[in-house]
Amino acid sequence: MNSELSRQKVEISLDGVCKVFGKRGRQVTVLQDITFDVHQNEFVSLLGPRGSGKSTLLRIMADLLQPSSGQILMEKEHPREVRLRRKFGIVLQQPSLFEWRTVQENVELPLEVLGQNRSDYRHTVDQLLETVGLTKFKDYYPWQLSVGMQQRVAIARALTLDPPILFMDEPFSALDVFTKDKLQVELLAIKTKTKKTIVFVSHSVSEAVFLSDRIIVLTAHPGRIHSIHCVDLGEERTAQIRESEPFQTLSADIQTSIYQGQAPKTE
Ligand SMILES: Nc1ncnc2c1ncn2[C@@H]1O[C@H](COP(=O)(O)OP(=O)(O)OP(=O)(O)O)[C@@H](O)[C@H]1O
Repeated sequence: MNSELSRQKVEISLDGVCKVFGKRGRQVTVLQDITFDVHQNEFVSLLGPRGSGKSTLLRIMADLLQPSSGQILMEKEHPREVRLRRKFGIVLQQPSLFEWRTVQENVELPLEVLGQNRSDYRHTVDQLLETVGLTKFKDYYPWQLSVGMQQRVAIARALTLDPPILFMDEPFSALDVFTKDKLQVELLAIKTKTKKTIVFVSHSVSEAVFLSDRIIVLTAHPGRIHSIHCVDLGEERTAQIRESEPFQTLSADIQTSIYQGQAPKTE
């Protein structure tokens, strides 16, 4: 970990998290003894072979699933309390927008649910739309937007209540390569501007290296931590960094870790 991050406060702490699915006799251990910390303003990606439990782990962190054992604390609080206080936002692979609401109405929904007055939050929503580059499209409906634009709306909506933490599960995997590259650059800019702590599930080594401060590689069946990789590429990252030697070397190391973490084939 770079020295600046190690000085930051621990925002999320996982201690011996295990997850077993199924009933007695047919149990499958999906996650085993997952222990790591995420620091404030850190971008941590979870990578690993298919079925290594990346999404399950993210869902446990976001209180959408419960661990079978072990615990997660977010500044000494259980994820349930943190979720109820709306201290994290979630962005999933599918944007899941409300088709009958405009872009602006989708983004302001969390504030509306809290019963706040539109006049009080207008400025916040305008700024968010500006941050994700959708000001001109605020009166459009989701079906009038490309998937990349819809995902930007989902990101803005996750940021509406200004949560310190953002959980993202393969948010760009359905996008074409150009839109994906563009949104990755935009996400880094958002992270720098808003100082969020981000936990991100990805299938793409290059995406994870481009975005992250640290990458956690999980093994499959069961999902254990194989290795943790620090990404020392600096804060300012442009698309060209992908061509650099440190980027390529780190990507190759991580790819090797993922291969090593694949479950042995059974005959
Ligand atoms: N509700 C469930 N009940 C039983 N098994 C489940 C359940 N949810 C997930 N699993 C199993 O847990 C394992 C891990 O799934 P998960 O989706 O977390 O992995 P992943 O690493 O995100 O996978 P992928 O890379 O394919 O997206 C898989 O074998 C999956 O079948």
